[in-house]
Amino acid sequence: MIRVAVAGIAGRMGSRIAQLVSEAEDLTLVGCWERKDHPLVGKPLKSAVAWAPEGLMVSESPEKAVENAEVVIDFTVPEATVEHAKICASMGICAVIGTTGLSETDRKILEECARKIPMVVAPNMSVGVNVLFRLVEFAARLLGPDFDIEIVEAHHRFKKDAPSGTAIKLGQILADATGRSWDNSAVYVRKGIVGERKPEEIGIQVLRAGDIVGEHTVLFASLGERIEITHRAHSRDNFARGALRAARWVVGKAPGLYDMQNVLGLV
Ligand SMILES: NC(=O)C1=CN([C@@H]2O[C@H](COP(=O)(O)OP(=O)(O)OC[C@H]3O[C@@H](n4cnc5c(N)ncnc54)[C@H](OP(=O)(O)O)[C@@H]3O)[C@@H](O)[C@H]2O)C=CC1
Ligand SMILES: O=C(O)C1=N[C@H](C(=O)O)C[C@H](O)C1
Repeated sequence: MIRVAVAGIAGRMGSRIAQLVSEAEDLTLVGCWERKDHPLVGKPLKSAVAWAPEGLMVSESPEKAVENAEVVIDFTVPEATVEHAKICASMGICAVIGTTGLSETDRKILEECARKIPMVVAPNMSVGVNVLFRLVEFAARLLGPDFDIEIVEAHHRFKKDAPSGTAIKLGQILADATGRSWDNSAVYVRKGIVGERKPEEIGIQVLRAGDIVGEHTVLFASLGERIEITHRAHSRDNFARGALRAARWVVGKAPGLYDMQNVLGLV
């Protein structure tokens, strides 16, 4: 049995991941925690959800919640994730991180932590999106510079970061595949007399509405034709199952920073 602790247990992802962990035959949920002033802190997880293991309390202390774990799964917020990663590194516990909206500084801290422990960091843990990453790279190379590239993403009204981590990763992949710099080619806003589209632009557009789980489209358009490649998540279970797959994969690996492409054997 692989011993798992889950951060942000009350969150949309944290709660689903924890339930799937507690239902899996080869995984066991040994710890969970929430932010310090959360109403669930100090209560048995069973007081909130029927599937919870008997006796498991919701902690406010990540250090206590992870002390018996081999791997931590963290889908929370960037400022919490970097602190959790430091704790995992100091205690020698593997980490699976799905949090998006990470800054360059946050990434550097994660890289530093990953010198001590194996860590999977990925903005999207679904199999479909990870295949989408490869498909758009291939399409961009085949289509060449005559095709304009635009990315459109749509998510639920509660999402805090924009554009999504997945959309940014798509942009970085597309920029690399076409020999551009993502920082110089990304166009986040068009408003007013912005002039004609420049060939090097990669537009990235954001929709937020209702309960959309997560949708990403890459559009390649030239004069007279276009290709659109879309991924739509029907539920959060794709991401949660990916996180469990990453947790099983990362235990026993050498220290280092890995992503879902490594977990899924796509690289
Ligand atoms: N990689 C992937 O495949 C996916 C990534 N994500 C990403 O995962 C993250 C979480 O998404 P989602 O579950 O929808 O968001 P939620 O807001 O539903 O969940 C985040 C949880 O973390 C809690 N939290 C905040 N601070 C701390 C802390 N210091 N310690 C412990 N828990 C804390 C929040 O509590 P409170 O609300 O009280 O602040 C909340 O319960 C986002 O960055 C999202 O983009 C989402 C889906 C898939
Ligand atoms: O916040 C979400 O919900 C999601 N976030 C991830 C992202 O920012 O890419 C992945 C997924 O699309 C759902």
